[in-house]
Amino acid sequence: MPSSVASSQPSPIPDERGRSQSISDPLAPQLVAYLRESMNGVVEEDPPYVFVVFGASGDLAKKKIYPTLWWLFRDSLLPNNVNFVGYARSALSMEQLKASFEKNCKVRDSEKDTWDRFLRKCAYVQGKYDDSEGFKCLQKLIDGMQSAANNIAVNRLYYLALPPSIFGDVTTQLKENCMDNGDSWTRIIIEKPFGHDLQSSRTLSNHLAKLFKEDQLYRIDHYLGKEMVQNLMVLRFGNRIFNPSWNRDNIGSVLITFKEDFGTEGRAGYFDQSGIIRDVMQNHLMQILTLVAMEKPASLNAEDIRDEKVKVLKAIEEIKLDDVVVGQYIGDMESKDESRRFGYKDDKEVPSDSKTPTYAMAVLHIKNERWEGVPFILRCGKALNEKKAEVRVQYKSVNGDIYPSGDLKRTELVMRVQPNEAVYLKMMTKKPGMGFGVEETELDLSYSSRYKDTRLPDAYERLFLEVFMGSQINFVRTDELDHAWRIFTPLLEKLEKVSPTKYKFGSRGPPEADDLMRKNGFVFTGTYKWNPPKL
Ligand SMILES: NC(=O)C1=CN([C@@H]2O[C@H](COP(=O)(O)OP(=O)(O)OC[C@H]3O[C@@H](n4cnc5c(N)ncnc54)[C@H](OP(=O)(O)O)[C@@H]3O)[C@@H](O)[C@H]2O)C=CC1
Ligand SMILES: O=C1O[C@H](COP(=O)(O)O)[C@@H](O)[C@H](O)[C@H]1O
Repeated sequence: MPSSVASSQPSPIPDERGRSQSISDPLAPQLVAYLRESMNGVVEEDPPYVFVVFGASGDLAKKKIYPTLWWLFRDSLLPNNVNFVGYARSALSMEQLKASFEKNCKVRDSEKDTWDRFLRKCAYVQGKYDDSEGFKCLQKLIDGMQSAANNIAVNRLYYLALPPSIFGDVTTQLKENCMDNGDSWTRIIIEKPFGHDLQSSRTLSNHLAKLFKEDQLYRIDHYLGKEMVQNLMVLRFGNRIFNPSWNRDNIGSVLITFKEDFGTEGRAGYFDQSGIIRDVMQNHLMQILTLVAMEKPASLNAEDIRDEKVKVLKAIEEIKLDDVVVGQYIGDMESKDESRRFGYKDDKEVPSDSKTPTYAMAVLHIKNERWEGVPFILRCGKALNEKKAEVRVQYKSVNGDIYPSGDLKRTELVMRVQPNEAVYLKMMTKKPGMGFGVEETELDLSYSSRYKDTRLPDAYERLFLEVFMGSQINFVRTDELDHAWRIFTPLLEKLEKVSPTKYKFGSRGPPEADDLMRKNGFVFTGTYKWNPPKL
């Protein structure tokens, strides 16, 4: 395989029509032409930025990273003088790279000119991850951008869309070859998984800490970029009505749910090494938990918020096996849908004796003054009956009930993260009419009707912008990560010997999970009826 741009396989960069051109010397005339082209519309004082995607040939890059960059560029949300560089080992022309992500960018006919402008700002460097040659070439390319920008130093965003096994090599090479010289900044964006357990996470964190300052590291948990997750703090701290009752005196349990109605198809190789707890619970659901449970931060400053999140994590005990139900899906042979007849272990990438959970429920206990005794039930699973993510805060029963026994149901505040973003409060009202009876109803804030004309940005769009702006609020700090692994690692070790309960594709998961919720005081009556308004 060709190793770097300096090798016999030169680096392709686009010509003025977006077609690939090959150069062996990054300061060749083609490079100058490319840079001149990418400067189109840029004024002299605009500081230059470069967004480098490591792993540009991969799945994440084509499905998420390039489309996100395109949408931000299209909507004029990025700095004027920005360039995008893909970096990977594969010998790709710009044309081939473009072909890999174009479909996911969903470019409309009316956006053709902007799309061409975007492509002219894209370049590709072919290079190895563990060898300096490709990184030196990247540095020369960035030097060229600096020259083209009247010598204003280039701000650098390096996105590692790579398997974690390569993080170490790439960050070492970046530190040695591709850092700013102090006149601009360098930010490193890392995708989960951040380690496999407490030990490996600490090894990675120590490695990164030797190379970079904490404020240069942006660990992405894309759930933090979702509209409704962002809304959690506003709901809690922006409404006097909620916070006074947000405690053990009033709340019976908190249920945080992630459900997908499809299996691990296409990703079973990766998934079998991690399982649903590492894939979703230890990161996405824990991040939501900390936002639901933390105290009000001193300010909206990233460190104040993350300090409060860490305080909650410190108060959470290691999870006990008795507080957990794990499941693994099997095919539903009666289903008319062929894909649902396919169980987890039917995938040829999954060993026949795999104990990897595709479903998990865990009950977490926060030992602090606000939450002691309130179970936080986290549940996540693949191949279930529906796709949804939500936070359900169930209040305790009313004290001194004066209504006929069983008529009053528990109040629930539900924050629907996705799909169909909504916040609704399930509550009791007088049954309208002549009678005196009560019935369950809701205060309903459905975004699709209340915010009809508002486009909710994709989580990655928001998070990328925050990296450009240097905001760490929605990124994971080392100590948050460390505590999340401390809480889960002993459990994960014990689970290696536990056979998960089988559940059918398309079901609600193992029935034992409902038993565990009941044991922890969650009350489901099945009596609530929602009559959605006709839009
Ligand atoms: N603005 C909006 O969009 C609104 C939408 N709605 C919709 O109305 C519907 C009903 O509302 P919802 O709040 O879910 O009320 P429900 O009381 O019907 O459901 C409450 C919870 O109980 C779970 N559950 C279902 N069966 C059992 C069981 N046997 N044992 C224990 N738990 C069980 C549900 O699904 P599971 O455990 O499978 O997750 C859900 O988490 C929902 O689809 C909701 O999205 C309601 C109000 C406003
Ligand atoms: O991180 C992950 O998240 C996705 C779900 O993300 P969403 O934004 O589509 O809800 C999940 O499918 C995947 O297994 C996991 O790695």
